[in-house]
Amino acid sequence: MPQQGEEKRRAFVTFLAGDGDYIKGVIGLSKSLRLVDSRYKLIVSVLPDVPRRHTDLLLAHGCNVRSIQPVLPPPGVCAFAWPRYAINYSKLRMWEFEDYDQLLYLDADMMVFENIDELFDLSPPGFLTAVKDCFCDWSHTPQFTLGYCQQCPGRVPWNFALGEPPKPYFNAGMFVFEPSSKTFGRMMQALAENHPTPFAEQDFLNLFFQDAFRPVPNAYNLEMAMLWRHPENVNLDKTKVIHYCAAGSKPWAYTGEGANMDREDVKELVRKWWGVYNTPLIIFKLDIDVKYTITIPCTCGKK
Ligand SMILES: O=c1ccn([C@@H]2O[C@H](COP(=O)(O)OP(=O)(O)O[C@H]3O[C@H](CO)[C@H](O)[C@H](O)[C@H]3O)[C@@H](O)[C@H]2O)c(=O)[nH]1
Ligand SMILES: O[C@H]1[C@H](O)[C@@H](O)[C@H](O)[C@@H](O)[C@H]1O
Repeated sequence: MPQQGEEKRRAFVTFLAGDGDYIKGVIGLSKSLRLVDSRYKLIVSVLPDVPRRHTDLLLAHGCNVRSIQPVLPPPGVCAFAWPRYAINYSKLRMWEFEDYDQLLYLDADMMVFENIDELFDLSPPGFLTAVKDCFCDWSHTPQFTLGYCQQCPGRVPWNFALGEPPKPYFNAGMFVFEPSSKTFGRMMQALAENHPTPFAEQDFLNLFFQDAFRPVPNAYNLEMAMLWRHPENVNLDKTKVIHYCAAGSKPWAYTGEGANMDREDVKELVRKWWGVYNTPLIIFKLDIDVKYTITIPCTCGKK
């Protein structure tokens, strides 16, 4: 904990697994944070299956790379919405980064279009700060059958015959939290008593922090599907972070195929992502003080 008057040690953090294209997501994200003049650096937590050529690339882009060991899913029958979610429990390792007081996690399929440094201050101690999810695609839940979504609780009222309404639930693509080995230890204990569920570590985190979730506006994590699920809750001009999570919308794999992918607003957001990704940035900042000059012999034959 920082002493009174001391600055909090803060950073952005993301997560990278495997040798696939998510590396492009991380590079895009890191450039976007620099282009909006973020004050804090980006840590990339990498699993052992990330190849060396990818970690070298991240270092060259000025990222701070940290190796982490996987956290395995809890025992039980796999019930994940997508098999790839099994590795996402490893995100919990970031609670062990105790050399920071506060971290702001962002998925690699997110891009920051406006400075969000203020989120650190908007997150009170002891809370996890995030954006409310949208339930409209969750075909496995009673709220889906009912048509109930926390993004528009007035549209279809909750049916109490189904029990208590669902607790506020956040999307785990973006959240601010306080690392703590003690909390990590408690998480591992709770995880051992948990079982695999459709949204993997996201469901787990929602359970673990159910009494400590602090919601912030959708502008800090606009899930792509909000464009057609809840257009009344979207103001793209004021949106700071886009989450390319709808099926078919990952910019590096975008083909325009699939439901809603031919929308003009989707195409524009994908274009914006590529614009940032392709921005040439000076990637090395030498922090040594150069006090001497070197004479390089001329080899071109001219005097
Ligand atoms: O092969 C992979 C798969 C995932 N990731 C990392 O894990 C993150 C989450 O994976 P997805 O982007 O595939 O997840 P979605 O956006 O579809 O899913 C949402 O649900 C997930 C449930 O596990 C997580 O909570 C995730 O943070 C949340 O945004 C990625 O952004 C990336 O940072 C990789 O590095 N490599
Ligand atoms: O919670 C889920 C999950 O994060 C999915 O990956 C995303 O595509 C859905 O829109 C969201 O509701």
